[in-house]
Amino acid sequence: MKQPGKSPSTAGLGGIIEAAVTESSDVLSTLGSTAAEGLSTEEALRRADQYGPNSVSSHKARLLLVLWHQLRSPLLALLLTAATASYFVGQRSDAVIIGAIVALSVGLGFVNEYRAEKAAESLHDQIRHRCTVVRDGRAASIDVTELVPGDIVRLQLGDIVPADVRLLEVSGLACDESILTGESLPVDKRVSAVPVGTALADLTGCALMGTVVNAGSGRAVVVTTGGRTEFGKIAAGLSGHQLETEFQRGLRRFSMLLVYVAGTLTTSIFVLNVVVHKPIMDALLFSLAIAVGITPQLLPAVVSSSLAAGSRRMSRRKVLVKRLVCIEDLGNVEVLFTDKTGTLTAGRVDYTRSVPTSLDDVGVLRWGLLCTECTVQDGQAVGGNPLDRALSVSTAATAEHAALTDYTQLGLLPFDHDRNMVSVLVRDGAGVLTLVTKGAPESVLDRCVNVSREARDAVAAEFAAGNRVIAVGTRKLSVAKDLVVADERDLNLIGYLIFLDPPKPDAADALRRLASIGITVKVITGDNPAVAIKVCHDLGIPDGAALTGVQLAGMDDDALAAAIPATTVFARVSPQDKARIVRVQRRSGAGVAFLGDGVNDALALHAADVGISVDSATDVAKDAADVILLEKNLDVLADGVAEGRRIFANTIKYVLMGTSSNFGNMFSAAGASVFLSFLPMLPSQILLNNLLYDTSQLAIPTDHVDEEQLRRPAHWDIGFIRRFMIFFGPLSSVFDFITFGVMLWVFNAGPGEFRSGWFVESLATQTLVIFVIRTRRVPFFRSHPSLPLVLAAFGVVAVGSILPATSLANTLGFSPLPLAFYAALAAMVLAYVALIEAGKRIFYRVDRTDIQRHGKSGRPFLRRRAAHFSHAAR
Ligand SMILES: Nc1ncnc2c1ncn2[C@@H]1O[C@H](COP(=O)(O)OP(=O)(O)OP(=O)(O)O)[C@@H](O)[C@H]1O
Ligand SMILES: [Mg+2]
Repeated sequence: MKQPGKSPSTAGLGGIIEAAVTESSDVLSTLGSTAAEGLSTEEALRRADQYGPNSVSSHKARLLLVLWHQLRSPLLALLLTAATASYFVGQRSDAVIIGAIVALSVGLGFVNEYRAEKAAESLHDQIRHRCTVVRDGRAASIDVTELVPGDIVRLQLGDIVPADVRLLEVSGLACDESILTGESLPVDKRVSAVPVGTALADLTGCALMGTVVNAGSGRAVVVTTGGRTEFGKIAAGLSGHQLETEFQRGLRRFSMLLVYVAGTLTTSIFVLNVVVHKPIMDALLFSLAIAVGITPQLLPAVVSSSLAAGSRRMSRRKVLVKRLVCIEDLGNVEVLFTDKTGTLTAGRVDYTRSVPTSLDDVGVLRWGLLCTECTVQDGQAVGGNPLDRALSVSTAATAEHAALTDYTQLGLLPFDHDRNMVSVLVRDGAGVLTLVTKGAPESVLDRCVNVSREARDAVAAEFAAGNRVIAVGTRKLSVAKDLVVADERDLNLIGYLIFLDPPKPDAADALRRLASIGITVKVITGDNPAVAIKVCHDLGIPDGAALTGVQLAGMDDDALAAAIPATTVFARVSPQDKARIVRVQRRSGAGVAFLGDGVNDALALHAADVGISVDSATDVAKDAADVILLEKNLDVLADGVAEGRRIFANTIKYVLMGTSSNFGNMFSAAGASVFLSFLPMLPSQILLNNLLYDTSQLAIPTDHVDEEQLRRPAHWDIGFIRRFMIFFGPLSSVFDFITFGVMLWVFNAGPGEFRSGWFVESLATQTLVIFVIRTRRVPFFRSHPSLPLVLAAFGVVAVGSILPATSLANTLGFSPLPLAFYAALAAMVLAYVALIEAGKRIFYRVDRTDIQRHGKSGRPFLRRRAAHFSHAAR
């Protein structure tokens, strides 16, 4: 039902700046909302229509942009211009054929890349960003893009603020606003209005979209959404481009290498041909066609369709990559740091029992329940962290519900990962004030008075058994006050709450699989070392040393680097420690992945080469991650890594093909044009040859990859590619000149026949050599190519071979070939493949370089945060 008179508008509020100087109650009434009830669902839907989705970008695949990517090549432009010119000079049919072939190759690239964009779009749709909103008086979790002005939202540790909001209620709330203001220190938040003229960085009464809740919690009303927010205004200026990954940089450098080669070659051919008095137009078209033949036109399409196919396979296994290229980075991983809860353990933390350590008639459990940050609604826990939720919904807790209503919470000091504790101030029915502190035993016991020997032994025994233990302490206060950290002292230890989080049954297998593909797993946890060691032991992770946060503090980076290889457990570490360990490990050059889901994991996720998180993780963790697991499971991760390596291996096959036989063929065609009185192939034939060759190459992403290539990561090495090119290019050229001789002197070929023979022969050799180059093993016998690749390669050769005998021959400038030629062709292809196979053995015996990686490129923070507020299509 509509609410007349409560018409929503930010018209009365000129955006967040004005809301900040207005008292929160006035902001609420202007927005037609109330703190307790929020908006009605109908009203929210109406406003959603009026204001549009709360998003700053769209991740819809853009047809025209993809098309433009295909067309923007300067080489194509040159070729098309030359073809158009030749059309008017009189070589009409040639020009039309060139145009048609270029259109076909552009179409091929376009279809493949557009499909990849679509895959990326659907990946994006599967990653949900949610927030807690109050509508119709009830808390609900909705997609951030559905937020509208007037919505009441809850903010808690680790949230990314979902819109520009005016704060209504805070407890210890502080936000990291560096993304907007560059200020690295968290800003403390209050509810009071700020004076007129306050700068954006000092709007303490507001929280801004895209900033991160660094401490505490709060409640706020949404003032502006989407592109009207401060964040939205900045994000609007971002182009669609992402920063390059190492993989993309490698691809670009490789393309540049070929562009130089093509440039030099083309210019010299053109000049030479003109010098030997060939018609200028012929020479120009011929050299441009050669240039097109050399440049790996389809490389982007091959790469993106491999990545897209890989991402689809992975998403079926519930692994989502934020950007397609991250798959390749995943393949580089050699060391995996992982948290414990949910990865190595079942993750369904259950409260089992309490262990009292003092005589107290209220009991450990009731004090513990009073000291949580979540609320229970319809048997579901909302807010708080997993431990709090597990405690609140446990069966034992239901018996306490009635008793809890006697207490009033007067203050809360929220949990953070530096203290590892949470405290509340409560008043009971009789008016007695009690401070309750609950947290990691190490931290709480430090703040307790008179802790008995038995109490210390009890906690040690629980840890050794692998249980999660939380200590509860209390202190009576005489007057109510605002809680500060210094109040957490002189506590009486009441007892322990024991949680069970058993090792995951299938984790052991997954760990073995990771080990078999060369990945070392290490555990980084905020939990106690004894618990972590017990879990590792149960799962069969090889025993290694354990380091705690306290020990880390006493080590410099070099000492830490030296200690990491022998250490398997890092326990009781702070968020900063986690990031430091990852950073120090990365110095060794091995690819480092970090898997975690908490607020305390975000720094480390950013620091890693590949950050991995889970769908249920906190916003900041999900935001910092490159890869999202829909199920927290190490096994799928092993698949992901293997997939990354597979894609890399297949891309390299394409690259090596392009630099060896394809390159060699073009090179010899160019050389021959100088010695022959006619062009060895017409420009349109060269383009057709290239189009057919490229078509067969599109099947490479489906190819099988040899075991040994999956066992360890490989990296780009332009030096290696260059050496490969210098070795195999001339090898195939030598062979080509033999073919020329056979054509001219054995078959006495004229221009038409020569071109046809050379067309068929070069197509067959450059296409079929894939079976040698695709593996370091003996082709076919020791390494089977995929069926699509076999069909594509032989299919293309078949098409090419019969072309001169078809009715198209005349149009394309071919002459029919004698049968004897085909016998010679078979012999030549076999000899060529054998030659390359022999060359391959020599090459790999000499060239054993291990490819080295380069540093990781800078992180596009702002962009990835913008992806948080992105919608599919309107
Ligand atoms: N709600 C809570 N109340 C009190 N103490 C808590 C609470 N949550 C966590 N702690 C304490 O803080 C410690 C570290 O927190 P947390 O479990 O989030 O670390 P972590 O690094 O994420 O661990 P893991 O590797 O298991 O994910 C816990 O072991 C526990 O002792
Ligand atoms: Mg955690």
